[in-house]
Amino acid sequence: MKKPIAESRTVQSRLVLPANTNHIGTIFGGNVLAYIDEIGAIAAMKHSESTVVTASIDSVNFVSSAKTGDVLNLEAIVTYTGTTSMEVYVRVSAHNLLENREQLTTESFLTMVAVDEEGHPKPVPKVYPETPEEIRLHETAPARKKHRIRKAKLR
Ligand SMILES: CC(=O)SCCNC(=O)CCNC(=O)[C@H](O)C(C)(C)COP(=O)(O)OP(=O)(O)OC[C@H]1O[C@@H](n2cnc3c(N)ncnc32)[C@H](O)[C@@H]1OP(=O)(O)O
Repeated sequence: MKKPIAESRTVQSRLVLPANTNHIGTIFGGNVLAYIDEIGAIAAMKHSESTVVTASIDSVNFVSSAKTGDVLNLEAIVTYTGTTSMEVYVRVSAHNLLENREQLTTESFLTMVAVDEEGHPKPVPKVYPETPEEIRLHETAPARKKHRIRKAKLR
């Protein structure tokens, strides 16, 4: 079975509240990581119609901060599938609604693995790209997967 990348597309918005921020009013990185993990899991569950676990999160660079009152917009898609694993691309931006300014906060690639009731990996449907951006992400995924596996083996 094959499914288009678009079917896994998941979008979430979250208001940055004082409880999510540090003493200078910017969001804690750990909170953003938790949001990335959650939306990544939802996109992977949509694609696989299965329970999933996070196998890895690639390095996350925060290129700009999100402040109290900003809206964090998150978007996730499954970009590539192996046998049991799915690569998920997540993009996060901070939107200042009062000034109508939106800035990229971070991008990340996660690997989610579909698992059965015993937690054993199980096969997922293949994913295919349709738009130029999806094709770029899909075609570059095998190189990222290779790099990830090599890094995991170094431990
Ligand atoms: C501790 C926590 O709570 S962390 C947060 C939640 N995450 C978890 O609990 C996951 C804990 N880890 C696990 O359950 C297992 O290690 C699993 C399910 C991820 C992998 O199980 P394994 O028995 O190693 O399975 P296996 O070696 O067959 O790998 C399964 C797939 O995962 C991929 N994979 C395994 N480890 C990694 C990794 N570190 N990074 C990227 N992909 C990985 C493999 O390449 C394979 O993909 P493919 O089937 O598409 O080729």
